[in-house]
Amino acid sequence: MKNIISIQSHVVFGHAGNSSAVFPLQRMGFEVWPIHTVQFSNHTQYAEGWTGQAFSAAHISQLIDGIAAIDQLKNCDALISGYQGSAEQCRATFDAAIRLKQANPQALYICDPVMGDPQKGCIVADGVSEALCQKLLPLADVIVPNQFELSQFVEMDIETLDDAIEACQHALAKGPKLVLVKHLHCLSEQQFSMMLASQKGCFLVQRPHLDFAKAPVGVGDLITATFSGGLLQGLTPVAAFEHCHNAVYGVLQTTQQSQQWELQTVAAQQQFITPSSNYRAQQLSQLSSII
Ligand SMILES: Nc1ncnc2c1ncn2[C@@H]1O[C@H](COP(=O)(O)OP(=O)(O)O)[C@@H](O)[C@H]1O
Ligand SMILES: Cc1ncc(COP(=O)(O)O)c(C=O)c1O
Ligand SMILES: [Mg+2]
Repeated sequence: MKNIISIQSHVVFGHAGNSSAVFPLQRMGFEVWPIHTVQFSNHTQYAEGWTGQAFSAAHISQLIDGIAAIDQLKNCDALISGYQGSAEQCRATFDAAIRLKQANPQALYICDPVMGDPQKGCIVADGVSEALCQKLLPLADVIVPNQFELSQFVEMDIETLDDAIEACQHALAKGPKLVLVKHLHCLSEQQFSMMLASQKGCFLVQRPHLDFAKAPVGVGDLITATFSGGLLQGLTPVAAFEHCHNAVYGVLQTTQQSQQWELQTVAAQQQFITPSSNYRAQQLSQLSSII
């Protein structure tokens, strides 16, 4: 059995942050040790608002201390970090990743660098983007940015596929061994595109763009969780990329069919084991036929 620490937000109702990531990872056969950065009633895109609180950075460090004190840190195989409530929390997450690697040098650190995206209206606290770019992303083995987050990390605009490839190469030169770009919106309006880059090359996978009355939330967190799960199951990076893509597409299809805003993670749980669709990744040299 493999064990994963997941440092993200928690919502009481619905699915975002750990509430989007923990169950799919458990369904894929992992023990998950969630550490919550915030505990909110619901995700922050509700027009009515939300209640709850953000936890202090010390809260993260104390929980890692407790895990170390019962001598379990050495049994942890990966740390996933998502939405961070403050720059101080980023520093505590950085320390947690360092301590994990000291306790288990084989452990993977996977970073979903949730940043404020002006187009999405997503807001993060002052200093979080800087801490992600300077501390967390360079330390990570695997990063899962969207197009905006990748362009912030490598400090270049991304407007074409060539730009995206160049940006991934810059990102790989900064430390991570794998870059999954979870949405390349510069490519096509009809298709939803994700890219995977490693030293072995770049791969693209596309799914139809589904129409929603309101864009679902927590999808990025689900992408990071299912990709991490595939890697930890021992799939090759490309196979984990395809599995993640197909599983997430299945969850989105169920969500659309049931006319819900919140992701139907539980109803669609079979997708994490045997996804209904089988979209395949294309290596870059073969791309000209599909874009
Ligand atoms: N097939 C699809 N059709 C429509 N929207 C999709 C599809 N796949 C993913 N999405 C949407 O794409 C977005 C993913 O956003 P992205 O910027 O990649 O990550 P994040 O959610 O972490 O910001 C989500 O809003 C999700 O609802
Ligand atoms: C509490 C919380 N966590 C996480 C997220 C991230 O969700 P997504 O995966 O859509 O970026 C959001 C988005 O609003 C949120 O409100
Ligand atoms: Mg996100």
